[in-house]
Amino acid sequence: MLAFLSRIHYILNPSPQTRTPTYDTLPGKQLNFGCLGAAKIAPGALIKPSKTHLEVVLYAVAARDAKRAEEFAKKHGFLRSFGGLQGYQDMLDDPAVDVVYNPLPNGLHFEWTMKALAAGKHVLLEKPATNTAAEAAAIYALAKRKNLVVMEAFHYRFHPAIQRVKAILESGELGAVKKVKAALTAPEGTAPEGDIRWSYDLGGGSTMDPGCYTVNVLRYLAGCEPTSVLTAKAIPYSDRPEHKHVDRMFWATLAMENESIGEIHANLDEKKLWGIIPRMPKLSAVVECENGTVEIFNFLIPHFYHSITVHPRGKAARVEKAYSFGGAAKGEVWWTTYRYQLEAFVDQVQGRTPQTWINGEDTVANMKWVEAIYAKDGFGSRPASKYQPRAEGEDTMYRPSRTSGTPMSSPQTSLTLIQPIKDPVPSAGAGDSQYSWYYASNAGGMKIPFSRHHGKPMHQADLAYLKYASVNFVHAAFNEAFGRYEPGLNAYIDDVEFNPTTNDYNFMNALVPFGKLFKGKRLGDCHDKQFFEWCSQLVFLRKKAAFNEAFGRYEPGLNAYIDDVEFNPTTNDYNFMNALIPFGKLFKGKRLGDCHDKQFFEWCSQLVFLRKKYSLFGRALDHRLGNQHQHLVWLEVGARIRRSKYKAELVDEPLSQADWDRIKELDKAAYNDGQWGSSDSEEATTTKGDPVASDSEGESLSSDLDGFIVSDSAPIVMDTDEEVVARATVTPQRRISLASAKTRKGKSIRSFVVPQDESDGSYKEDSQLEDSESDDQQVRERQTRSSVRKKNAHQCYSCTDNPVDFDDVSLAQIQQSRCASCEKKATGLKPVRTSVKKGGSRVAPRKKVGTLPDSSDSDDEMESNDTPKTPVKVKGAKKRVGRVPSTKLARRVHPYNESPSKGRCGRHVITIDADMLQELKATATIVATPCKHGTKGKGKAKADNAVSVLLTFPL
Ligand SMILES: NC(=O)C1=CN([C@@H]2O[C@H](COP(=O)(O)OP(=O)(O)OC[C@H]3O[C@@H](n4cnc5c(N)ncnc54)[C@H](OP(=O)(O)O)[C@@H]3O)[C@@H](O)[C@H]2O)C=CC1
Ligand SMILES: O=C1OC[C@@H](O)[C@H](O)[C@H]1O
Repeated sequence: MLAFLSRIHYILNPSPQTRTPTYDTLPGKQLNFGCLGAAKIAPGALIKPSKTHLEVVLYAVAARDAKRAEEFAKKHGFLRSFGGLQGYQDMLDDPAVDVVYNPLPNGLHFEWTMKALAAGKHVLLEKPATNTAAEAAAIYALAKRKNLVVMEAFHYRFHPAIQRVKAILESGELGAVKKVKAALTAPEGTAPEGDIRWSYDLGGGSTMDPGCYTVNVLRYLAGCEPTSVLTAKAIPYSDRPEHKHVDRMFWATLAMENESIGEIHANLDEKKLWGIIPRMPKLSAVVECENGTVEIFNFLIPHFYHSITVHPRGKAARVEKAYSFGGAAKGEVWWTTYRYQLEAFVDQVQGRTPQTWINGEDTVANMKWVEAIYAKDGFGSRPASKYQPRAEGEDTMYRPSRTSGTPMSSPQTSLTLIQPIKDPVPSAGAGDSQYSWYYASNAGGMKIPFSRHHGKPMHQADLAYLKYASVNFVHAAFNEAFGRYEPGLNAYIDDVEFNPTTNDYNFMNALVPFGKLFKGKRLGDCHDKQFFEWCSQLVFLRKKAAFNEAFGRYEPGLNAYIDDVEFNPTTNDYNFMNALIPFGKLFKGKRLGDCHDKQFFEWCSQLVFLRKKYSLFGRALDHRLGNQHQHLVWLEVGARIRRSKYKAELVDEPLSQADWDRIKELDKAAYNDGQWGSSDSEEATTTKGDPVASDSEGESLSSDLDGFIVSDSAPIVMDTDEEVVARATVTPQRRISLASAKTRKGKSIRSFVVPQDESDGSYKEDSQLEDSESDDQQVRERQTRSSVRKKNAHQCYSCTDNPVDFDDVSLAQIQQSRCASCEKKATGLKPVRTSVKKGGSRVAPRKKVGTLPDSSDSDDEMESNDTPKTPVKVKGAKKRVGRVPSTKLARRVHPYNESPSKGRCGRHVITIDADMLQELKATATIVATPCKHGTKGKGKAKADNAVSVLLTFPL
């Protein structure tokens, strides 16, 4: 019962938090979906499933009525709406749309799918694909020519339940198939009078609607095609002439290639028994085989509930359920058929292999047998579409004005377009510090090292010349710089000019026509979303049609941008941009959103061992890289090409030293030649004279607690000078909200310290890394450790004056070691030796005071120091454990649990949702640093009073 309720809850409330992390596949680019029609099925089939799909953007909806389109967009979170007579076509003409979902009435499927394909869009097409098999074949022929993906949305085929039935049949357990019976019925009134399903012209009828599923499931479970329709009978919806060919229900028997028989039935309007008692809908498929039967109840929407009854002849029947594929396969028990379908569809578009696919042959065959049934029962095929596809080749040339028709649109000429800017030189927007790198000389700032433009920064030369030079002059540094510069420039140019490929104008150049703040400025230079929202709602301002249109174009990009930097209350999603970069010297500890070095991210996103080690960060990275609107904030080009700066990241990098020496030489040569333009970027300053960026380790950054996504292995340390009550709530997707952390006095804890070094020896034993860490890496790691040791050899991390002795201890221990005097001040204890032998390494003693649930990990060398001092209550825990068995986890936590802070000591009370943890098989380790009683007062040492919570999850 609980499982049922939980499933229903997730089905009804999908949210980004319930997204399944895909650790092992790099998400591709995000796909903008455009929905044709504000259809009833759209929320279930596309909108809700999209909430948990990282790569799907609800970009636009088009409806015949503009207001309805707008309302639908607003309600469901589409970024744009198109309305009016031209609305559908306008949406197809929008170059931003990648995929079209077509849930129009059946009779319009052909026309709009053909038009969508002609416009270069992939199509997820509702069932039944078309009115006739010939139309379906034409669709697939065009899709093939245009290399586009089309799929008929027989969603049930993607669910594990029907696939389990298929697997049972294929296993041979029940022998050869003899008969397949399938029925689908809907209670009276489900499709009321006037519904599209009762219109002959729109492709209505029970054989077309529920019936097409019965044909499909028959063919699927029989494992072969029919050979003929043996019998077919249909009853019209009413006696009225317009319903003469519209069937309310039908029965048919078909002979199958494997000599089995198919019996199918559908009723789209099943009357009540005696006019008063509603009948249970029929939703089953039964397969009778030589040696038994298998029946699936509710093959259509099994995600709510289903049962698979297998009855081998002469044996007891067994009942199975299949809500997910299990193992490493993608999916969750609460994924709907539509969610599974969306996953497969997107996989196919992105070039990955989908779990299941429905190809064109399958679709055409299904339509063929629907038509054959109609032929046999005398109702006849649905009318073929009147739409005449354009001649071959015409589709690629056809570029209708994107502004024609709808009331929201305006003629092109009325737009206030400023002259295209050829180069990204400083402009009005340069004052915005957030964007200074966008405009500053570091964009295209490299000085051209040859010929007529010698000494000029790239951005002063025209693009054509640069292109010419890059082909004709062999100059490695220039070519590399240009390679970096050009994509950004192209994106920029696309934004400011007419783009002949997409036939699209750049609305970012529309000038804001009113107001004090931004009047006369380019839309693209104003980054104040609130302002735009405000003015977009004022009717009299909206009459300024040109601006209005421009704003409509601008907003989605802006939304994407805003969504990226803030918590988004609509999607209830936190911002991946806040993920802190967990490694390296360049950006470690910085917010992802604060780093504009795309090449760095591309570089590290491709390193498998980094992805394994920092899987959640990997996701954040993909999100950042995959966001197609990102060019608004991404345009960092030019002088940042010094790849050798990544050398610092290469502790684990498998490139050979020779490769890096070569890169460094190239880089140095370019630098010495004075090819680098002056740059006001921080990197440029710090790297002057030394192409390798300086070490920025050791700084600790604090950030708002809210929205931080705990990485699989990153501990969080909260500093407080009071007692702490922290409530760690864990969602199934491994998100933890520590926002409720409060001090005993009720003060919220507003900051936390993220430990600075995870890439050191303290993670050495992480089993996830073992397979990816080669001997080479270990050698490199040893070298790094030794160099860090040298660097830190004279520093106590607390007073930073006195020397600390240490021997071969982990990097983290070295960095956290205190000198004897600080150690004593802080803990009242003499420094304790680790088990490491020579030299008397000194590390602070750890106090581990609680774990949930019990860890069974084996001991390690830290065991000897584990004496709990601070009492900890674990509320809500199944058991209270006073002492943590020595574990890897504890060992990991240790180096970070000693953030010195002022204040009195106190009990640390940590409340953890124990049931949730147990369900997730997560382990929480609570570590408190010792508090020394009586240390308050003048001249006395301050007590350390910190607590850390570490949650780890099995991968
Ligand atoms: N996969 C599944 O489980 C299901 C699939 N379907 C399929 O989805 C499609 C749509 O079904 P459903 O959502 O119930 O349909 P709706 O009754 O909601 O109609 C769909 C859309 O068709 C548009 N439309 C365009 N022209 C016409 C017209 N002449 N008359 C009426 N509507 C028109 C309307 O768009 P606008 O907003 O522009 O006015 C409407 O929003 C069908 O092909 C159906 O078979 C349906 C239900 C379940
Ligand atoms: O696709 C569908 O599935 C369920 C049916 O009730 C509905 O009419 C149909 O369009």
